[in-house]
Formats: sequence, C-alpha cells, structure tokens
Amino acid sequence: MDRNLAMEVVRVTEMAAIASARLMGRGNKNESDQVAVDAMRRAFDALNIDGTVVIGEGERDEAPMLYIGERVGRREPGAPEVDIALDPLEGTNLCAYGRPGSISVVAMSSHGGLLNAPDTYMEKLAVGPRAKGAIDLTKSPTENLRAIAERMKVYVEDLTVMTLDRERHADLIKEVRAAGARVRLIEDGDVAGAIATCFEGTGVDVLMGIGGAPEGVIAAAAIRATGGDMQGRLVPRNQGEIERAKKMGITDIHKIYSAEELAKGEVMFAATGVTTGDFLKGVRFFGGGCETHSVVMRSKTGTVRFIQSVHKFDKKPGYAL
Ligand SMILES: O=P(O)(O)OC[C@H]1O[C@](O)(COP(=O)(O)O)[C@@H](O)[C@@H]1O
Repeated sequence: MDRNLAMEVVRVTEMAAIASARLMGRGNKNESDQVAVDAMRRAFDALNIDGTVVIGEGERDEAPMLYIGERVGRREPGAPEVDIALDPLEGTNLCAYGRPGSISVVAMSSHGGLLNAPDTYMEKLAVGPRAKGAIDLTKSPTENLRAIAERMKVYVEDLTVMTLDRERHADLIKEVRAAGARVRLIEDGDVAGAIATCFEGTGVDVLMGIGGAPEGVIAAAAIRATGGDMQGRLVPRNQGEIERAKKMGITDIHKIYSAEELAKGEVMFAATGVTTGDFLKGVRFFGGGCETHSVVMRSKTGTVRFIQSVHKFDKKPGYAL
C-alpha cells in the first residue's frame, strides 16, 4: 500500500463526517447514518484503489451501499487491492442527540488482513502502548487491572477504565470499582473508547467490556498503528450468530484474538470527529464552509498525524451536500 494512500483515505472520513454532522442533534439516527453512508460511498469513487468492503453496513440484502463484499474505488490499472473495514458514522445515537464522541472511520489492510467479523458482540480489552503485553482476557478484570497498573508503574486507583453503560456490564463495573480503579461510562462509541487508551492526554487507560464485533476489528487496526494492545473474544447472542460466524470462516467461536489477529499485516486507519470527543474535535460549520479534525495512522511506521482541514463549500460543492 502506497503511503500516500493514508492521506487520501482521510478525505473519505472527512466527507462522511461533514454529511452526518450537518444533521447533528436532529434526533434521527437513521438519517444521520444514511447521509454518512452516501457521502462515504461517493468519496470512495475518487480513490484509485481496488477495495473490498469486509466490514461495512451489513449484508448485501440488508444494506444497499457499503455492504460486505462490495467493491469500491476507481479500480484503475495498478490500483492497490485492499480490504476495508468502515463505519461511516460510529455512534449514530451520539450524533443524533448531539452527544460527544461520534466519529467517521475507515481501516484498510492488504487483502486478507482484517478479520471478517460477524455482526455479533465481542468482549474487548484494550490498553495503550505503556501497558502493552499486560492484558489477558482469560484473567479477571481485577487481575488485569493489577497487571496493567504494574506495567504502567501506577496504582490501580490511578487507572481510568472506560466501558459502555449497559446492563450487561453491571458485574464488570462493580468489580472494577471494587478493585479501586476509576470508571468512565459511555453511552456509545467503543471504537473511539479503545483508541482513546492510546493517547495519553485523554486520561483513558483501559477499555473493557462487550461491544460490537465489527467495531472491535476497526479498533484493533488503530491499536496496531499506535502500538497499543488489545484482545477480543466473540460473544454470540444466539445459535444463529454462531452459524453465521462459522459461515464466515470462524471455527473456534471462543478464540481470544490479539490485535495482530484482528488486523494483520500493514494497516492504515483514518477517523474524523463528527461530534467532539476525547481526541478529535467535531465538525464546526461557518459561513460557506467548515472545519474538520482527523487522525491518520499507519502500522508500518507508527506515524500518527492529526489533520485539521478547512473546507470551502463554493470550491468543493460535493462537501456541501
Ligand atoms: O448498543 P449495543 O448493542 O450495546 O452495541 C454496542 C456497539 O454500539 C455502539 O455503541 C454504536 O454503534 P452504532 O454506531 O452502530 O450505533 C458501538 O460503539 C458499540 O460497539
């Protein structure tokens, strides 16, 4: 993958973020998501890649655009063949209700690099580079917090654990509190939550708990690029999801995946803030344009770039739609 591709991919997340941010706070999550999907699909047409969506908006029969298996990009001769995991609007409710932390996101790898995760749940444990190697999903949350604290040379009481505010996490939250760590509950958006552990300034040290499996693969791509660490284990909700996982080539449903197994080889990752979150500002509109804030990363070099862009709608009418 050409290194300049990483800089091109950010245009795709910028366009999707601008489109959904336009509808921020209107209380309609489907509408916010749909405009992001449309914009992202259009933006891919400008990229000279031969891309296959491996994690997208759903199966072909349920998602008309950016469905799993869809080929995207201009696909001109010499275009790199890439697998793509995307979420045009991660945290649809956050955007629809004007809450912090929604992002638009794309991860890319060479062919076969991204786990074809079924649309089920995944138990996730993610930390930043300072705690790399200290996590183990076979151990209890308390044991993990002690190992993470030791590796980071801090007290467990200094750690902040982010988790989705869900009923299913009642025991987890109780245990984390009993261990002495601080807890930050989020309403949605555990991709941004996992990535936040890799940026010191966010104050988030650990992401724990169960969220979407496709989101787990996207997060793993970013974790790989930033040098953090992550483990994930599928948590199917019913027999149908187990069957679906098998069809997608997953033989051991209980397997614990490392970040390297979720997103193998060279990966690129780009995200643009829709609403302001822990490490990205949201889209800000002004007369005739807007400003976006994005992050672009490559696992090969570990370079992390924050990109602040000013878009003028009279010169780029496509962005104004
Ligand atoms: O809402 P659930 O069923 O607990 O699922 C959790 C998943 O939903 C999200 O919070 C938001 O997903 P959407 O953007 O599809 O609404 C993810 O970040 C998370 O992985």
